[in-house]
Amino acid sequence: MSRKLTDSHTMKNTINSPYTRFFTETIEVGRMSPFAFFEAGFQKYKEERFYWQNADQTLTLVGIGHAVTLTSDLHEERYKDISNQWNDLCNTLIKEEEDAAPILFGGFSYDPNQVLQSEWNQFPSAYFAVPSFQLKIEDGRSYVSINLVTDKPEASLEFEWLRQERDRLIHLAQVKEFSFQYDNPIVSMEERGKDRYIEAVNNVTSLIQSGKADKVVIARSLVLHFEQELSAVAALYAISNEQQESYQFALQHNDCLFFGATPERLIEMKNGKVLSACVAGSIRRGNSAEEDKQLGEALLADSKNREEHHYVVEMISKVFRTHCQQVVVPKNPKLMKIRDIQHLYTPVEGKIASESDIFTLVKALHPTPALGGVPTSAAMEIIRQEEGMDRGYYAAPIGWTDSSGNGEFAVALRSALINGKEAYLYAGGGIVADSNAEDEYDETWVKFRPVLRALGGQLNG
Ligand SMILES: C=C(O[C@H]1C=CC=C(C(=O)O)[C@@H]1O)C(=O)O
Ligand SMILES: [Mg+2]
Repeated sequence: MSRKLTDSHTMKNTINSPYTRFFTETIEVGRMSPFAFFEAGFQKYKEERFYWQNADQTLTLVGIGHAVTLTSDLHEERYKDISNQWNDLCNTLIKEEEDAAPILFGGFSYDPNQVLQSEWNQFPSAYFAVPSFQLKIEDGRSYVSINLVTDKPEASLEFEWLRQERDRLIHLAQVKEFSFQYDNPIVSMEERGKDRYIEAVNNVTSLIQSGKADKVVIARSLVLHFEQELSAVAALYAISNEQQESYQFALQHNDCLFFGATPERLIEMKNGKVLSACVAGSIRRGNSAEEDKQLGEALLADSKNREEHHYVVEMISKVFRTHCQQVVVPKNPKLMKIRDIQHLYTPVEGKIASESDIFTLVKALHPTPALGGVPTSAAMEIIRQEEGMDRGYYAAPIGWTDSSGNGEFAVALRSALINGKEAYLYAGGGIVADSNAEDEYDETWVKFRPVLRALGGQLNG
């Protein structure tokens, strides 16, 4: 290891300084709760943590501390900007075969062209971090890596300190009893702009009927005020028990935590194989198995929901046909049943054809008509005008990539931003020509449920 730390001659150094080097070292550890590891970072790295678990629960990632952050304030070019910064950094990577690939985790804002004062003001249009301490649990085995980005010619001492710090965090996570009290009553709940939301849905329906767009997704938010400061790990732990079959994510930025459990994969890239999912069109779960089945069948047969879904399939298929080979798109949607809601679901797969990296595909796919609309640019303009809200990172890509080019991004739905004693929850729905504002309003309540319940809120209906 000491040899690695002083050998920089063969490196191509393009980040910040000509001497930048990116070191990584991995050890396998015994079983460890990812929440306990996340919480082990509370005292020293409270504002520098992330959490990710994929929907089939084969991969869990936790990041503590920042080896480096990559941000962008660009609009259209923010994907390329992050991709370039990451590639430059990876060109300085010094890694042994057995070390895990370092992870870059973060997200993009939904629409950098929407400029409003909001709870999202501190967030740049792209925010990513390489953690100093990276826990990766894959297929039941746990690995902890240290990542260090440095421009000092001699990094051995710093690395030795990181090893001691890693051991301290692992010890805390494995030995200290992991428990927390989640008794934090809600003082009040505000529905921000309920009337405005109903009006926006009515306006958008008229715009669609007059041919200005085919579909537009309109969202709204709820603000919860709590008696005490919210606990990040408690929120994370609660949401992970709410909606197990979804992606679970949490991204800390300064004193804010953005977290949620989303059913919607935007893109997965694994050794050249690319997967996406069209998830749009919704109905609630039934109170009995029989009713649930009837509701599912009604959803599959409903023309308004099939239309919402169809636009998403059309767009994602088109992007795949541009960037991939061997594209497979089933003819008809299936049902995706999650705790509170059933969705229409069509998986899409292919093999990456060009030199495209995951960021190229994220850019090409965001926003799909499950969060934006058709045509995209008209829908985005209507959203800016009608919604009157800053979506921040809600409904936008969140996820990771690694130094070998694999990665996965989900669409950050069923999510909330927490900051101090406040939580901001977001939910929306696809509006088409024959949408009904009251039904859409009810649909947003169903979509608020997982996060609302995780935070200890009352259910509505
Ligand atoms: C915009 C949201 O959901 C989208 C994803 C699935 C189903 C949707 C729908 O049926 O309207 C939405 O397009 C949200 O959860 O806030
Ligand atoms: Mg809908």
